[in-house]
Amino acid sequence: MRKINVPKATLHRYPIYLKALRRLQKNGVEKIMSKELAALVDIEPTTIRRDFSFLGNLGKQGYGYDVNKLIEIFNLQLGVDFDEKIILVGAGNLGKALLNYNKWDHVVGEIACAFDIDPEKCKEQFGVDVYPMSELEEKIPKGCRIAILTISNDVQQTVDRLVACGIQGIVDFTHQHFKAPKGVDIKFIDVVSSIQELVFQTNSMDSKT
Ligand SMILES: NC(=O)c1ccc[n+]([C@@H]2O[C@H](COP(=O)([O-])OP(=O)(O)OC[C@H]3O[C@@H](n4cnc5c(N)ncnc54)[C@H](O)[C@@H]3O)[C@@H](O)[C@H]2O)c1
Repeated sequence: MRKINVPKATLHRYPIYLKALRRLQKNGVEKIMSKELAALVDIEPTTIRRDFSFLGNLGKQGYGYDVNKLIEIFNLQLGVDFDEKIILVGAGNLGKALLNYNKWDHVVGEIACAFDIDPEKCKEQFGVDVYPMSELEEKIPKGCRIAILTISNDVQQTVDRLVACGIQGIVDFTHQHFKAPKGVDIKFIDVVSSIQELVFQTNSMDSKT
């Protein structure tokens, strides 16, 4: 796999392109001009061309991009796996909302199954099997690397178990402090701090006017 050095802003746009490309592929579209893609994703064609230039030689200019080839390149070079098997731990209010939203058009894979300590939650929910926590080691899909954490108790203990099962990335909604070993990436999602940030920004804008 060729190692590429892609600017952060470009990396943030790749999932947007990918989503649009997957839709086009689903609809049988094989070629797309940057102008047409620009209209779909609301990003300037020049930005798209520059972003795609990091992906190597994509063919002659003016002929349009090969949709299948682009998707393949994203998959291979950026390590994006549409078949990523994700697990969710904690099928409560937040967890259920995410299970119901498990329609990511195979852009980043899908929640393959979920786990909970409450036996009442351990049944199929929104088409996803929810297993008891006691079956984590047995039921976790082979090669699963990413877990979404929406639990309310025993976070550290749960993280330790997940890491022991091979989890390398955690999307954490719990906003409880925990430690993870080096090499395990954590993405914290916190609505409260987002609101706080917005309040600070709005206040600082108010004080300037
Ligand atoms: N990040 C945010 O912006 C945000 C917003 C709201 C809630 N939260 C947090 O998200 C978490 C879930 O919130 P909720 O409203 O869905 O709570 P909830 O009580 O409805 O759901 C929690 C679920 O996790 C299960 N659970 C608890 N401990 C577990 C464990 N150790 N292993 C497996 N399952 C376990 C429970 O049985 C329950 O089904 C909480 O920690 C809450 O503080 C975060």
